[in-house]
Amino acid sequence: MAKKKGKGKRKGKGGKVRVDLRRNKQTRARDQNVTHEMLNDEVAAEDASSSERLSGKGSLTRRRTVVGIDDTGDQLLRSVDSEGCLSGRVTSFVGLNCNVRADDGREFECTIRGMLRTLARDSRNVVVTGDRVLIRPEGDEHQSVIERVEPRHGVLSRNSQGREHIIVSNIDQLLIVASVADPEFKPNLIDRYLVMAERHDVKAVICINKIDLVDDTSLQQWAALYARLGYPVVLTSIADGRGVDVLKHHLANRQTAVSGQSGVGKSSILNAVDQDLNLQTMDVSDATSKGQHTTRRARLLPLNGGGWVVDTPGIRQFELWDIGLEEVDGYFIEFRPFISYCRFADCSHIHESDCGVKNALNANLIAQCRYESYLRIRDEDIFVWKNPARGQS
Ligand SMILES: Nc1nc2c(ncn2[C@@H]2O[C@H](COP(=O)(O)OP(=O)(O)OP(=O)(O)O)[C@@H](O)[C@H]2O)c(=O)[nH]1
Ligand SMILES: [Zn+2]
Repeated sequence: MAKKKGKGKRKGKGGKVRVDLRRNKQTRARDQNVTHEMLNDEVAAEDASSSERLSGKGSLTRRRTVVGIDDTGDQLLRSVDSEGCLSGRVTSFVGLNCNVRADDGREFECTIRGMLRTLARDSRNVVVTGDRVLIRPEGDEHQSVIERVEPRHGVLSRNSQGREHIIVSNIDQLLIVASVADPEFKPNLIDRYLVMAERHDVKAVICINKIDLVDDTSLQQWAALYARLGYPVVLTSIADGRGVDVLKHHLANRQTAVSGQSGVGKSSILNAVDQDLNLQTMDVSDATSKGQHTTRRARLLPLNGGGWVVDTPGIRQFELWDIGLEEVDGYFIEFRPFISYCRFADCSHIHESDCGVKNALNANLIAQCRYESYLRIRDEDIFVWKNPARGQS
């Protein structure tokens, strides 16, 4: 099989590789004021650093052999003398630096070894929140340098101007929080988050909160519907403590991204799972003003029972919605076996004849409310403003 030739680097089979390097000084050529401004605008920081990487072939001035190549993906794994290094996890970003919590619990503020930026295919994703990293403490006991980023899994990313922007890595699952009332229960919203989880290939756990506000029977049918699809469902009440232990069990030793609309009780739930988190909660009536103080960047919070949670507005507000209209059906997992029975390969499962999905719906093999969610999601404005090219087609 012919080997693919990358522009700046070539991958070998676990052996040595020659990479093109840019002159060090070129990475510093950026105006200091720009850097200062960027600290106040994280998104701009990402865009500016990425345009730096697009400086063209003329900037490739040196070549170097790097050993220890990750054979499986895009990431080049630097070979590092691990003596004196600690492994840990990136918990958040502070401007261009990041906070790392070492496995022994110590916290470090880290810079990123220039070589890592040089090796990266896309400099905006050199190091991201959630990454497992190898750090080398330097000078001050809380300062350190990231030497290596371990291979990632469970990446949640969004598309920014046609390029992938990773929001958080190494996510094991998405916790979808809904409330039975106040705000009202919205199965369609759960379905949208499920589509997002399927799109990013992460497991989903559904938490239906505030069960103290309604009688049990109306809830059971919803819990049963999602459980039948294979999604774990946990019913909780922070008011009387029901379900909290079950939820703890689901979160223990996993890295979980939390989603759900404002006011459903995400912060209250996390506080109940781990009181040390001490997250601010707010009356639903105040919720609208709360969003103004949030940051776009993800922040990883350690749980005292082991594991991590990440609560970011980007995940809640569907910034990860990089989905084409024609893909939506495949993210409704119970549709999948029936899609191949559709007469037309591009069947929308709406008006076509001989549609496997509609036949399954008529035979009660697909729930009516899920099919309605599918129709609503296809109808969403989100396809127009997140995906203009696809929205028009
Ligand atoms: N009755 C009842 N109220 C709850 C429960 N869980 C949370 N609440 C209340 O719901 C309100 C919103 O809770 P939060 O935890 O701030 O909700 P959130 O989802 O984190 O909201 P945002 O931070 O705006 O996204 C608070 O007044 C909580 O006290 C519950 O199980 N039962
Ligand atoms: Zn069809």
